[in-house]
Amino acid sequence: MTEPILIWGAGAIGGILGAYLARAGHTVHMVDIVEDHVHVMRQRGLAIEGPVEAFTQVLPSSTPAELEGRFSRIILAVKAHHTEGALDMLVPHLAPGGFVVSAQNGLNEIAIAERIGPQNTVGCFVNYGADWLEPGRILYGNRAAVAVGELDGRTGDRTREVHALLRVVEPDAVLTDNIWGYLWGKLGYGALLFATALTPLSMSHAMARPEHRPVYEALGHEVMRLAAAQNIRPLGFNGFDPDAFLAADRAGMAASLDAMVEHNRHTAKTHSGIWRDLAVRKRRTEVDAQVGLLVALGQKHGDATPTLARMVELIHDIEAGRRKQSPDLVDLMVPLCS
Ligand SMILES: NC(=O)C1=CN([C@@H]2O[C@H](COP(=O)(O)OP(=O)(O)OC[C@H]3O[C@@H](n4cnc5c(N)ncnc54)[C@H](OP(=O)(O)O)[C@@H]3O)[C@@H](O)[C@H]2O)C=CC1
Ligand SMILES: CC(C)(CO)C(=O)C(=O)O
Repeated sequence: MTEPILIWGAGAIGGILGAYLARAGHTVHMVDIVEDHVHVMRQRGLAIEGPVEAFTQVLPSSTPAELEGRFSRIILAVKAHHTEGALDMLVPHLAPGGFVVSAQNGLNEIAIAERIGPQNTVGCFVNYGADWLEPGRILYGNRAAVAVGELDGRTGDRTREVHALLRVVEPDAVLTDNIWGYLWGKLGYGALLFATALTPLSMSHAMARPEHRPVYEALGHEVMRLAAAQNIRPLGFNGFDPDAFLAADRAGMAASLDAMVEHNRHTAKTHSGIWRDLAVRKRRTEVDAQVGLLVALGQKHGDATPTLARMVELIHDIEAGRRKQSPDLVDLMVPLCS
């Protein structure tokens, strides 16, 4: 049993973390802005569904306005574009000397460290698949890679403690000295997921389309080139091979795409969170916080990222209702990728 753990953002990722940790006997408190979800979690319990495991866990839960007290261990699991807003609410609840772990996609650790200091920020990478279905119900679609590490790469007591907590959820979670490598690897993989979300197809069907392979290759290559410009050594996981994309090695990229197709064939979460935001939740995606950030970084380095930039425009078009999800949108990117 560790000190109480506050989970800020109790959706797909945070909900699974909270339910598993509480079931294992840890003291967990959930915070979410969705009032109905908070009520169900604390009364009837949070139902984890799907092929990995099914159970229901009652969880102490609050909206941000209801929350009292300070916590030494906080896991942040809101969408990347909600990070700043969540930090406004969260910071008053961080105990002196406490830390925040970012269980998110993107480079949120930078914004968190700017607000609370790098010494109070722990890096984390998550790739398991989950969907928030409705208040009190989360689909756990598949197990996948998870890693934790200090921003400066030095392993200490607290990263060992967070690693032990993550292993309650994902027994193969890794304690790494290169958390930025995982986060950049996920930015590369994430760019491919954004392209799949331009279409109504599942992740595996979209990535398998031979005519769209040049687009996935170009996206992965542009992100890995930026990682190199940032002196990052990206790491692979669940089929994503950063070296193949950096080298634009055709055979390597084909093998990596095949491996990602295979990985995503074995999940009950058939579509990405990005697709879900567009097709089901009808709301903004994390495109600016993830891909837009990369395009801006490319401009800073004088390294053009035409495929990423076009994809941001197309995702914006879908968000604004100017276009509908269709494989035709990936066709529009093919001429950029010869
Ligand atoms: N789902 C997945 O399979 C994976 C997701 N990720 C990443 O994990 C992160 C979390 O994603 P995910 O769990 O899917 O997202 P969800 O939308 O399922 O969960 C986020 C929850 O946080 C709530 N929220 C938003 N703002 C605040 C706030 N200020 N304070 C408290 N709660 C807030 C949201 O409410 P509302 O819905 O009203 O905004 C929502 O209930 C993202 O960066 C995502 O890319 C990474 C790997 C896999
Ligand atoms: C699909 C997944 C789970 C990565 O495997 C993801 O990160 C997302 O939904 O955005």
